[in-house]
Amino acid sequence: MEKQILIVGAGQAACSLAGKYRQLDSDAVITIVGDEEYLPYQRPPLSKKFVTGEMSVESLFLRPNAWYERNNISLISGRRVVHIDRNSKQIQLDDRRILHYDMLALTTGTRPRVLPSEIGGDLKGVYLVRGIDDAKALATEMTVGRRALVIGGGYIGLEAAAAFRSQGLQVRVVEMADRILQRVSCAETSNYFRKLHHENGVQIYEGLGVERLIGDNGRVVAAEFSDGSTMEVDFVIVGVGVVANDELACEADLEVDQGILVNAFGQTNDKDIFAAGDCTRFKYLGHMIRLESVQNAVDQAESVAANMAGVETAYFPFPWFWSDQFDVKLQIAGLNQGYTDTVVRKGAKPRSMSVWYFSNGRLISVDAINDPRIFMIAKKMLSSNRLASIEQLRDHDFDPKSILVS
Ligand SMILES: Cc1cc2nc3c(=O)[nH]c(=O)nc-3n(C[C@H](O)[C@H](O)[C@H](O)COP(=O)(O)OP(=O)(O)OC[C@H]3O[C@@H](n4cnc5c(N)ncnc54)[C@H](O)[C@@H]3O)c2cc1C
Repeated sequence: MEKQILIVGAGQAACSLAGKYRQLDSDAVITIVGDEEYLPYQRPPLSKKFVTGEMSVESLFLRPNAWYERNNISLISGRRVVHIDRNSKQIQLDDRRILHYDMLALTTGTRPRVLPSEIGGDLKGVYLVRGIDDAKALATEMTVGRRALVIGGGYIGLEAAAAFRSQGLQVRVVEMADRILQRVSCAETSNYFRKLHHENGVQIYEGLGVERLIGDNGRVVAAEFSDGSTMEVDFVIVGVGVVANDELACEADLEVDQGILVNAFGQTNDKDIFAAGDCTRFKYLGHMIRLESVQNAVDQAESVAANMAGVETAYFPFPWFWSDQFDVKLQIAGLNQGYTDTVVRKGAKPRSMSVWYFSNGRLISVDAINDPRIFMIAKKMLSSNRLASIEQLRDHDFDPKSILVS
């Protein structure tokens, strides 16, 4: 009998896992079950070029339908997995179908945090940006002059703000923390993006919370803030973080803690159940982390596929990420968690710069703003462990590339 490989969740990680597994085992029966109606797709453009109408739904698909057929990968779309029975090695779908597995992979991703209905989170005109349907609904608001309120000054909120402002809407961003991007970057990077948004006409309010959204006939018309002020709005975009889809794993008695806990091989506490992508939490340089990025979804999924196929492959991430806002590209190499020092360097081109993050004297991460060359150098440094020092980087005549060629 061929081995039955089941993958729950049909996103970025599922697609990579299935493809890699097929390369290693041509006989296994591979099935992906996903609750969305679309072929597995890339999410990053949803808050960028898709919402502005510059990309079609089809161009988001990671692989065309023919790829699944050619690789003999069955895709069950629009169906939710509601139960895992670890004793009988079966999963149950929301249409009561039962599927057997020899090995199971959970790639269930995350979902956005929602605003509670008591403060108006369920009013019409309040949008999230997670899936194609969310972005399609949001795109219906793209009319010049309309007033958008973005709640949350993280990457997704700021990208959506830039996308709507670039199409001529009035955009305000409200961030409860002292500064935008506080959770993910240092003050210099926040300052750069605050200035960029101001120059492009986005108003940013920091250190301000939303008390409630005010509705009229069930549709949002205004927002009230923690300082007692109010603002009239036509629609609201909520970008206040995500939570891992780990309930299915939890109910099956797998270990979860703000994500499905996996070891370096992507294995849960059940040797036949693996997990990959946004839904996982694992140890990285002494910290427990959950990475929400394409890099992690792809690389961890490929390592999990190898482990499921019996080729032992530990996953050690080399994180990288990007964000596009107006005409600026931020590229991040490494993770700045726990940084103690930063060095800011001007780039060679106007409006380019880089921020180098150190933890106790050791380089851990770099924000490269409009500077792809520095991003590539930083990625190579971090992955080859040939690291520039604080002193070297403080010297503006020092070329970081010299570290890699010496
Ligand atoms: C708007 C937006 C912009 C982004 N921009 C960037 C960026 O610029 N750069 C970057 O690196 N990353 C970006 N990301 C993050 C990146 O898209 C994710 O890290 C990546 O999609 C994670 O892949 P995944 O397979 O783990 O999860 P997902 O792609 O989310 O796939 C999980 C799938 O599982 C399904 N599912 C969950 N539970 C079940 C169940 N019980 N049964 C069946 N199906 C289930 C979900 O509905 C979903 O379709 C962005 C994300 C968003 C939303």
